[in-house]
Amino acid sequence: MAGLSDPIVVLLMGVSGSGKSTIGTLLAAQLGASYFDADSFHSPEAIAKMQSGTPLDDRDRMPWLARIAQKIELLVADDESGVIGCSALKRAYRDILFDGIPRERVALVYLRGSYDLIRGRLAQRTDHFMPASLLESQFKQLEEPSPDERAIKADIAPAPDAIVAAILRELTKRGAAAGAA
Ligand SMILES: Nc1ncnc2c1ncn2[C@@H]1O[C@H](COP(=O)(O)OP(=O)(O)OP(=O)(O)O)[C@@H](O)[C@H]1O
Ligand SMILES: O=C(O)[C@H](O)[C@@H](O)[C@H](O)[C@H](O)CO
Repeated sequence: MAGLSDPIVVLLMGVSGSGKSTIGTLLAAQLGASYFDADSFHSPEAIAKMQSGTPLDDRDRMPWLARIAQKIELLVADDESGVIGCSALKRAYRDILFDGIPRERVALVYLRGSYDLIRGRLAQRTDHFMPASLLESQFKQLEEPSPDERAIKADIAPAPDAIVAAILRELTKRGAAAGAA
């Protein structure tokens, strides 16, 4: 029977400060999997650019997305589960990340929250290179998942444990549905 016992790679997407690392770390622990943060795939130049208050553009992001896509491909090839936290703001980026991967091996989770909520959280965060001033450009570039991407949409207002539980419920439902198919 297919279910959460089957390996799955979860891509957690959302703007800076939406909770990718917070939720991703907890979710990975629940799945007995590792968490990989897209921030650790950036070049030093890209980090310096964001740090200086300039948003990345498509050209900056392409090699970064290629490195993350390669990571996803390796996890799938090794039959391993994993959770990847990556802003993946645009549809074209998500298509790159999932290119050639059987759809049943990956799940897309969209961490959804308002500008005001996230802005407030970022104002409290002091240990990160990403300046809160870039949040506006993140929202401008954000393309929410379309229905055909079958994203699990998670409201980020509740406490982290509740968000993780909601995501796990959805993943379990899908696993069970895939098993019954
Ligand atoms: N559900 C939540 N409730 C309260 N605070 C939260 C919640 N989720 C995340 N936070 C806090 O919000 C801030 C941003 O979260 P986090 O760093 O996980 O986001 P991120 O999407 O990984 O950000 P980035 O893309 O910039 O790395 C952190 O200070 C975190 O502790
Ligand atoms: O696509 C992007 O602009 C980047 O991925 C940013 O979103 C940051 O890496 C991250 O979200 C901040 O830590």
